[in-house]
Amino acid sequence: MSWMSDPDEDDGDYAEYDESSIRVRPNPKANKPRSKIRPEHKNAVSGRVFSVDRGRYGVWVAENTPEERQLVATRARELGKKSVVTGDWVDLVGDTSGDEGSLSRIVRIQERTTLLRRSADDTDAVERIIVANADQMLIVVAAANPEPRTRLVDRYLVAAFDAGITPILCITKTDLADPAEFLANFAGLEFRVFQSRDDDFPIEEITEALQGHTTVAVGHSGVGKSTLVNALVPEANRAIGRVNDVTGRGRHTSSSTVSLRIGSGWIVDTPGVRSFGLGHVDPASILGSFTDLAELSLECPRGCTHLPDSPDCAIIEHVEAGDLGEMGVLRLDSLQRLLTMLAAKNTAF
Ligand SMILES: Nc1nc2c(ncn2[C@@H]2O[C@H](COP(=O)(O)OP(=O)(O)OP(=O)(O)O)[C@@H](O)[C@H]2O)c(=O)[nH]1
Ligand SMILES: [Zn+2]
Repeated sequence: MSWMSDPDEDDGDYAEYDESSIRVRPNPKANKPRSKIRPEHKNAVSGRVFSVDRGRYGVWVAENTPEERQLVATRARELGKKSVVTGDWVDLVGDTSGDEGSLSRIVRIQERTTLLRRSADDTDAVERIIVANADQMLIVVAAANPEPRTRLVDRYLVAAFDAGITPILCITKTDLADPAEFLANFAGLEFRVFQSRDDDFPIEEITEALQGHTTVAVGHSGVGKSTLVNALVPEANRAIGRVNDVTGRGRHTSSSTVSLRIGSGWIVDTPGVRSFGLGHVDPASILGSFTDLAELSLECPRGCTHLPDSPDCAIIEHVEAGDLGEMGVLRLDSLQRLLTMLAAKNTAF
């Protein structure tokens, strides 16, 4: 778990300690009973962070109720170094009215269901969490200009499977090329595929697929992700404008990650994020996403990699015997491609 060493993210510091080790924790502050802190914040309200802009957080509270409102918040000192990211559920105190000019404080980050990390790269040596609590990933890839690359989509898939996030694919610019050949690479994966062209966006279908979910949109620069997100959420500027008004700091730059509301769902746009960290990925989490194959792997020899050269691999034997039909062949192929990619030394992209 490489993020445990991230100085900007200390949620996991004690995650692997058991009860007995808690007693000998060296940090006396960490031993303070929670009850001493809690009463102070018993009136805290909970909300979801939708924007992060230089120390100011935009938070939606009481979503889909008559009390629904947007708050502007800062972080309370007691959060220490914990980073608050888009998608986080947080508890807030202070002025939580949401009135013009009001400011609240984030005192707690609720437990995250999923995390998506960005790889360390030239501009930032540390792997950081960029989105919390997403349950879907909308992978946007163009049919042409730029040319679609299977390997890039595979990397997104691995990041999604590892985080327990369901991938869906949108192939854009289908007016420029027929995506059938490219899509055949993913025939073994059970994910939804939308086709889009700028004179015919599948707005209704995608909107429907986003309802009730937090969906992180990813894609290489130039694939038409912004065009698509703007078509899905035409009022996007209004939704994120409020925080800017209050901070007086102008618009979000194109590099900030922001959540846009779309009915009962959220779409998290990640402009400027080109890579997701794969350094920590356990191959077992990839196999686990192929439930039918994972079941067969129980018969595999210990330490089986399930790659083409694995002796006595039960998955390979069943698939070769035709037990899973034509689809089984495609699925094994996809699984092996992802595992091979993961086994390669350089896992950044
Ligand atoms: N032919 C065609 N062009 C499109 C389509 N969708 C977007 N484009 C064009 O592709 C270019 C890139 O679109 P953007 O929406 O800016 O792409 P992006 O993925 O957000 O790229 P970045 O802003 O660099 O992150 C623009 O010139 C769009 O007009 C499409 O369906 N068909
Ligand atoms: Zn095997």
